[in-house]
Amino acid sequence: MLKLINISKTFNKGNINEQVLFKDFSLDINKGDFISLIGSNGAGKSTLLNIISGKVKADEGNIFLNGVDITAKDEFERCRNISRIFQDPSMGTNPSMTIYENLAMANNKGKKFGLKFLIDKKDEEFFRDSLRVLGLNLEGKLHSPVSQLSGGQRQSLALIMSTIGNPDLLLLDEHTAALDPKTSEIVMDITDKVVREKGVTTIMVTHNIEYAIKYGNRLIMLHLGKKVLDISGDMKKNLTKEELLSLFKNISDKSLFA
Ligand SMILES: Nc1ncnc2c1ncn2[C@@H]1O[C@H](COP(=O)(O)OP(=O)(O)OP(=O)(O)O)[C@@H](O)[C@H]1O
Repeated sequence: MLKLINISKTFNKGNINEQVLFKDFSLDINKGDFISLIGSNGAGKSTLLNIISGKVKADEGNIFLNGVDITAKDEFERCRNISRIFQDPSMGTNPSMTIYENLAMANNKGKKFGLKFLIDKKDEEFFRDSLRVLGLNLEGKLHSPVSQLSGGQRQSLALIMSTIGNPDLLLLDEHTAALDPKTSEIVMDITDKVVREKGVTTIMVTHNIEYAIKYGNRLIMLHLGKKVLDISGDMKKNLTKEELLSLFKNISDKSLFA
């Protein structure tokens, strides 16, 4: 469903800081894949998500989403099909608006008539049902401001917001990294539930090696812009933390992982 073909990206071309990050990088992602993307600092994980979302344009190569060449499309054109959640809980939700208004905004993403804040009973029910899946009782706080929510609750709300329009692809960029360990585990369980329920193809960047092993059907490791590991199925299921750490140690510094 997502194909990256011969992607190349060089930063600071032609000056002393020139850095060739990706050179003829290709990746084929199947519909329904839930991919954990790991790699050391500077491996290119965020840049890869940026190239997919359109935030950063590749110098060469093509990107196909569901058979459509989206290479020339800007970020705002891709955002109807591609949702993204960042590390910082304040980026995915608007604190000055209520949960209802945030969800209404997400539900209207890419639609012609923009924001619709008049309370619609049908939307209210739909939003309550969508929130119920979280098990956080946010459905009972539909008209409370998002500023009253914890970081974990906000990331959970961001998950519902980013999947409410049934995107083709969900990009999670270390979305639990700013949370305390217990909240992070709760948000990861919620992530798994939402991803399964929606069946949305997902790429999750994480520095947490346990999450990378536990969640998803496929694990990809990047190093200096190259794919150095790509496993799925039983190989992924049977992978132990020790094995992955030793693989990682061969190419990088194990201490970079929490
Ligand atoms: N806009 C930019 N301009 C110049 N260099 C950049 C830019 N974005 C990324 N880079 C460089 O590209 C390399 C990969 O960065 P990237 O953020 O994609 O790595 P990462 O794997 O996400 O790292 P981390 O785990 O530290 O977040 C780094 O060396 C970084 O300095």
